[in-house]
Amino acid sequence: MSYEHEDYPEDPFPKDFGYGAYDQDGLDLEANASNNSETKPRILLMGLRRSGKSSIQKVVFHKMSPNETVFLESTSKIVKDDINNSSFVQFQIWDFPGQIDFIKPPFDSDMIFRGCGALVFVIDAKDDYIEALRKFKDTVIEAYKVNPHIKFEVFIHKVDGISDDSKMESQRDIHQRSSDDLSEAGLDQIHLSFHLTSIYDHSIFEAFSKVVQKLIPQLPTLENLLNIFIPNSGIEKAFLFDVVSKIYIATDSSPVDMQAYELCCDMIDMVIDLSSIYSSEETAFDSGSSSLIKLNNNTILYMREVNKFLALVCILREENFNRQGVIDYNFICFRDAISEVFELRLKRQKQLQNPDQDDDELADDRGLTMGGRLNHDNDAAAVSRAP
Ligand SMILES: Nc1nc2c(ncn2[C@@H]2O[C@H](COP(=O)(O)OP(=O)(O)OP(=O)(O)O)[C@@H](O)[C@H]2O)c(=O)[nH]1
Repeated sequence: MSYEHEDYPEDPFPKDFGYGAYDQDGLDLEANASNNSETKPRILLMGLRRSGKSSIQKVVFHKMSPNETVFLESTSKIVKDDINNSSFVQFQIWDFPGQIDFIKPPFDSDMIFRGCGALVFVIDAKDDYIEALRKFKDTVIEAYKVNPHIKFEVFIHKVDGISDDSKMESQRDIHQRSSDDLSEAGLDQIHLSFHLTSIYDHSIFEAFSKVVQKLIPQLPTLENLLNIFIPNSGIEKAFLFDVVSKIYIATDSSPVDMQAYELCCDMIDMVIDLSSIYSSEETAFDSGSSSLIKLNNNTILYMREVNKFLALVCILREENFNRQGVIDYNFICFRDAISEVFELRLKRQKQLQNPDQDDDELADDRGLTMGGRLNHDNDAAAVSRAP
């Protein structure tokens, strides 16, 4: 991860504003707008002052403890953060200062919203949100004008310490008011997603997972792979985690239970912490990483490393773990399929950078399944074939 600060207000968008690899290659930003949107979608964090934008970014992507965020100073310039955890989790987060109106000149809203994948608007649920909703409406209208493909995500934030009833009531009210505002502006077609979040629990990771998932073009493929892997391995639920941030980039199609997600997050933390104590390597998480936790309710959490950045965490009944060989064999098929998706993505990125290249090799990754290779858990022979 790299961290970049932009000078503001003298020159909010200097010519060379950090685009990592693109800058190093000396490529022109404008000419690569489409490449950039494929390789590095942009997530904007907007909202009023002190709504919690920087805290969210620091807690989710920089492992800052929530208590430390009380010492964060107000953001005075756009802060850009390159998230390059894995080939699937690559984007830039732009944290905007709350006090500035970025949709009006001299700011170039075209530049801000073009190439933007998602706009996360943070609303402080503990504060009066009328002013926030006004700003939200203006921002959405402007952003939609420039780029109708932006995903609009509203974080109703700081809901810790608020009763469930009040949370639901705030969400209902904010949803209603913002939809009415957009209807008045003749923009009923805009879809808004709402999330109740707090940095003091896992809700912020869950919400960010959903935001990031929408920016992964391979999501249907990953979900499809999980949907095949799970029933064939006697597993009840599985999350594909980005280990560094603990956001899950895909899960199977069964509903997500928040407690199950929290348990999986805690497991990843524990594995990383223990590995850092006993590992002499720089990276505590490597190809040998795996972990198994037996809970006292006849349930097992089983974690396997997929690659340097991704881990699969599975929840299953204890008796189904008797056939660990099948699970492990199927996991290897799953892991191979994921690396094929990675390779296709890399090829696609290369092709975007070199459009003249022959594209015959580019198969449609959406058709990728591992059904043919998978062993079924009732197939006794599978155990003996398992590595
Ligand atoms: N209770 C609670 N406080 C939070 C939460 N998230 C952030 N805060 C607090 O809110 C305050 C403002 O947070 P910042 O992250 O600086 O807010 P910001 O939106 O980046 O502010 P500007 O930079 O001024 O635009 C800090 O004291 C945080 O500790 C949360 O989920 N719950």
